[in-house]
Amino acid sequence: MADFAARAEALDRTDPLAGFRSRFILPDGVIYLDGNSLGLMQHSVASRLARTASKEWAEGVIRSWGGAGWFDLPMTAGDRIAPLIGVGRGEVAVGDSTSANLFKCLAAALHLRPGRSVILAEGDNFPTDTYIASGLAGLVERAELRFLEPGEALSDRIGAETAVVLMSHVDYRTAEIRDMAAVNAAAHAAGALVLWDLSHSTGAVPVDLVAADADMAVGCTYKYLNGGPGAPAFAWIHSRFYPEVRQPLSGWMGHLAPFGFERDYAAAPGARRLVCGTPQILSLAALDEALAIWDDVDLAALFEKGRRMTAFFIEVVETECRDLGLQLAVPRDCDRRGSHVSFRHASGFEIMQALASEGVIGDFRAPDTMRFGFAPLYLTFTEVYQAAVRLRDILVERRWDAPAFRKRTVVT
Ligand SMILES: Cc1ncc(COP(=O)(O)O)c(C=O)c1O
Ligand SMILES: Nc1c(O)cccc1C(=O)C[C@H](N)C(=O)O
Repeated sequence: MADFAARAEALDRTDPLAGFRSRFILPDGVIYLDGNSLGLMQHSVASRLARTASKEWAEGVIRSWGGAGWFDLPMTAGDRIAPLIGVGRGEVAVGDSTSANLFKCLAAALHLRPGRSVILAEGDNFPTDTYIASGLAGLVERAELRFLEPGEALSDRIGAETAVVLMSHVDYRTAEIRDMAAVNAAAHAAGALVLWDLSHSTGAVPVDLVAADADMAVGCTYKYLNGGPGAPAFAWIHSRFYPEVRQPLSGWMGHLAPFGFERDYAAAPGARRLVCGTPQILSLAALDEALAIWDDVDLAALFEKGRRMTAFFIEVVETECRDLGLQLAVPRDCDRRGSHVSFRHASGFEIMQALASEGVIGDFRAPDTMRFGFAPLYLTFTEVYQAAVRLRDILVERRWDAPAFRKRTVVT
């Protein structure tokens, strides 16, 4: 273990991103390996929230829609996300949840492919993706949901009836990175569109939607983008589809002239039409502030640190926890792996609870996946090493085998 400890210290000493850690509020006594579910808060976000509440809202009141830039916030926050996903300014709209944006984009895709009926969705995607696809298919008479099962080739399932393929770029359990360009090419060859869920990619792995010839994408902002609990999600549709893009949640804030109060809907040009109702200003302000950090981040260094952290964790765990019942559940090739690591274990739930009780917070995904997220902006290699040591000790001493750790909680 000493060797690993020394290596961790050396990696921390030469970490080009080390300076970013002090911008975050680090929970006391915690090694936080759940930034892939809910990222940490930055000091600047706390101040921005206070300012938005006590100045813009309390003093500015309705004048702040224009005066404090509230009306434009869905697009200004989108402009901060655009460089992280390889698209241009004015192309990303922020608002609503990822679930709602999945609905908007899937419906837009069906509309863009009028003669086709099938939504082909990954069977083991994050459940909200499949639930939303199923909800939409239940509403639209001509639509049908089919699943692409793990191991099935897209080319075997896609056909002339496929309107849209729905996929996650990074799998929430296995961390596998899909070959976005290859999937897009295969779908386009069959005349279909692809909707990408970038929730586990944005701010964690390289994403270049335009270079990969993508059609549309959505994603969460409360994970690696640190926007805060329930932070509004983003949506993007390639400009080649405008002005045809129609989305069903055609609220007044996506109208060409919201304050014209016309009876008929006329969509705003471009991505603004993806906005539905009144933007969630307090959440958007927090997100907008959280995103400012990306102006200073060398993305190549960030992705490299993510690869090194996940590789280091795998190496330490596999060395120290050998024969303790863990099974690696992510790709070994770091170019095919996102920024989290999963191990399977029959008592994974109890082990994650025991770890949390000792200050190492990761999460558990049923039925047996222990998941550890590595957010390169605020984690150190020493923490990665220490987390692995605690995992080993809990396994060796079977500290997880206690009634307190068997109690299932609602949120894990
Ligand atoms: C791939 C993916 N999509 C969507 C979501 C969540 O969507 P929402 O913010 O609507 O709850 C998550 C996580 O919660 C996710 O991992
Ligand atoms: N969105 C979440 C929530 O509201 C509560 C608890 C967890 C979440 C998550 O983000 C889960 C996450 N998308 C996952 O990959 O499991």
